[in-house]
Amino acid sequence: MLRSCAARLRTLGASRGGARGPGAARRSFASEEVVDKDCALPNPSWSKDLRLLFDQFMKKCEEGSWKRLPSYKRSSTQNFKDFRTHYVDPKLLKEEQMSEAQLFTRSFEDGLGFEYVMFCNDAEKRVVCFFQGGPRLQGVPGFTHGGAIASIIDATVGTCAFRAGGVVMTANLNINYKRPIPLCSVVVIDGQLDRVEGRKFFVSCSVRSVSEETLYSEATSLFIALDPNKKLT
Ligand SMILES: CCCCCCCCCCCC(=O)SCCNC(=O)CCNC(=O)[C@H](O)C(C)(C)COP(=O)(O)OP(=O)(O)OC[C@H]1O[C@@H](n2cnc3c(N)ncnc32)[C@H](O)[C@@H]1OP(=O)(O)O
Repeated sequence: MLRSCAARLRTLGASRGGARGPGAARRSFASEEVVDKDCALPNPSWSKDLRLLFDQFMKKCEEGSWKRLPSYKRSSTQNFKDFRTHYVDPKLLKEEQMSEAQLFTRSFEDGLGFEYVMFCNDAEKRVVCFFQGGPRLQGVPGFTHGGAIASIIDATVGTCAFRAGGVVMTANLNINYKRPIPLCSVVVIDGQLDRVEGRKFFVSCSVRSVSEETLYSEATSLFIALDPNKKLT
């Protein structure tokens, strides 16, 4: 699996031409023009497994029960802008650094870090994430770093909470790591909103192999919907 992953990255190097895939959004960012492409679409680094899962769920989207969630290096949604103006103390912001700010799980070059796509089913209060961890996410040799697994779990269960509760932040994330995830393999993270108590959103998830035979990790989490009358810092 590692060899094919490295091979894909070699071809990727040859093909990297900044192709503007579908869903590309043009924006000027700190004087240079940055093309924010939708990263939740296939690129040459995606393995056969990841493409198969993507195709399977795109068919479910056509049936209407599931929806693919686009994903960008930088979020320009109104939610995000409101968050910044409302919750981020301008004194803490160093504008020149902020222009470099990117979503952590989207800050690696194609194929090297987090390759993933999320689909949501709001009726079932579920978010499913298909994740392929690249060679820059190595922990112990040949396996994916526990912190990288925690990050993609946080993003998946956080998106589940976000879909139900709007602007949320992680208050608690508990992960049981049952089996190590081979580097560059594809896993399925299945997030489920379990219950809501006021501003508290309880979300759990499993991380399984594509065949569903191996349970890699299980997690529970608590997200809090932010109180607009409370400062964060
Ligand atoms: C389009 C793009 C999509 C994008 C989708 C984006 C998905 C986001 C995914 C990434 C999210 C992150 O990584 S966020 C980054 C990591 N997280 C953080 O940095 C958060 C740091 N913590 C905080 O800022 C704060 O603790 C908050 C905001 C979480 C909560 O503060 P608060 O709003 O003042 O709430 P507070 O009154 O303290 O607590 C409210 C209730 O929750 C309970 N509570 C609070 N913390 C805990 C806790 N750890 N464990 C148990 N219970 C807790 C309290 O007891 C209380 O219960 P009761 O008395 O009401 O019963």
